[in-house]
Amino acid sequence: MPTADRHFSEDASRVLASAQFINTHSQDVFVPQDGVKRAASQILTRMQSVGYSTADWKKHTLTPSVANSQAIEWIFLVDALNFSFWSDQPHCQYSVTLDGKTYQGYWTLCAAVNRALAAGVPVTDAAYYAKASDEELAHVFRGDEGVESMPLLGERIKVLREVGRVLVDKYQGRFTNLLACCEGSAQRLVHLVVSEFACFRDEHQFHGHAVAMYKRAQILVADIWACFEGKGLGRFVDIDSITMFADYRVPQALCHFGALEYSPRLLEFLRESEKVVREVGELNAQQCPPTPGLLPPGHPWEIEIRGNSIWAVECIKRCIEESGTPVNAILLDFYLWDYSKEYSKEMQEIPIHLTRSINY
Ligand SMILES: Nc1nc2c(c(CN[C@H]3C=C[C@H](O)[C@@H]3O)cn2[C@@H]2O[C@H](COP(=O)(O)O)[C@@H](O)[C@H]2O)c(=O)[nH]1
Repeated sequence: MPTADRHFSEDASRVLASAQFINTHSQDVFVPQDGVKRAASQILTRMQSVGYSTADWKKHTLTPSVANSQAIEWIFLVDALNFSFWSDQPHCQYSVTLDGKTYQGYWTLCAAVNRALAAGVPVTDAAYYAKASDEELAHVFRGDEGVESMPLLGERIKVLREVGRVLVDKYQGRFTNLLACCEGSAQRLVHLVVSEFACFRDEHQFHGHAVAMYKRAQILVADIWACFEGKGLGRFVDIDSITMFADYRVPQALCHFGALEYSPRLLEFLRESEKVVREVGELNAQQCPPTPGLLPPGHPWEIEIRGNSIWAVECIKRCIEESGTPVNAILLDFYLWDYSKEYSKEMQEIPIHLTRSINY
């Protein structure tokens, strides 16, 4: 294998190796193998009954319905900003209403982008978002009357400046041109994205080791693959090397299915934090174990939850493959994320970790 490919394939195992390292060194988050087996059979049965596939990606109201180069620019913009939608003010949580439907969470981002495009704002054009004023961008992402502003709006504007500048200076203002450099390799694309854009570098220290999650770089590849249903610009020979995207929503579904478990003290902390942070607003907790409140980015518990989520999906994937059914971590992830949104009432039993981060 040419050196460059070996280098990229090392990156492929880099996220998985990180997840395995985190799993073996975790004290408060576990991936119980009996839970993995139960989850694998339940998820497989459900996925087969609904016929879950890449075609589902374009069925969402707000995702591009046509796979073309404009869709690529849309996906890049959205996945550059695809982070931190949870609210510490649930009574006036950030929302965006479009065509009579009100969205919260991740879908607010898509709704705001589509609203701008419908108003003739070239928001998916790097030349626009590299240079637009802060006020113009704040207007693009404005919420409904009386709601809080979009979480981390200032950081989002900084991200747009950074990625827009690189695309304009080096790729004629189009992510499609950067995509063309990866020669159909998902790992080359992940590697290129994290080397070109600092804001995608989802890397951390855990027990003295460097670990990588690359959540937004990987979901960027996955969204392109799913939008094009694995063909044309979305064809990647090594797409199955992409892992689950370590966010704050899929861990809820993994706990619900029994493939992820928290220690009593972590569960207590998460439950208390949801109460405290939503009653008294953001608290900055630096102690370990932290007093209930925000879980600081890079805290061991944050890394354990995210790393074990990646590892749990990998174990579920291997379990399903043993039954002879081909599946990859992307489809499992998309399915679990959609499931957590569809059954959000049941999910409320399981607390999420409240970390403010541009990584997820
Ligand atoms: N692991 C994983 N994390 C995902 C997604 C998506 C959106 N993808 C959907 C769109 C088309 C595809 O069909 C996918 O179904 C957003 N997120 C993350 O969730 C969090 C937002 O949650 P809430 O506040 O409840 O909306 C936040 O960290 C965001 O980064 C995913 O797919 N997987």
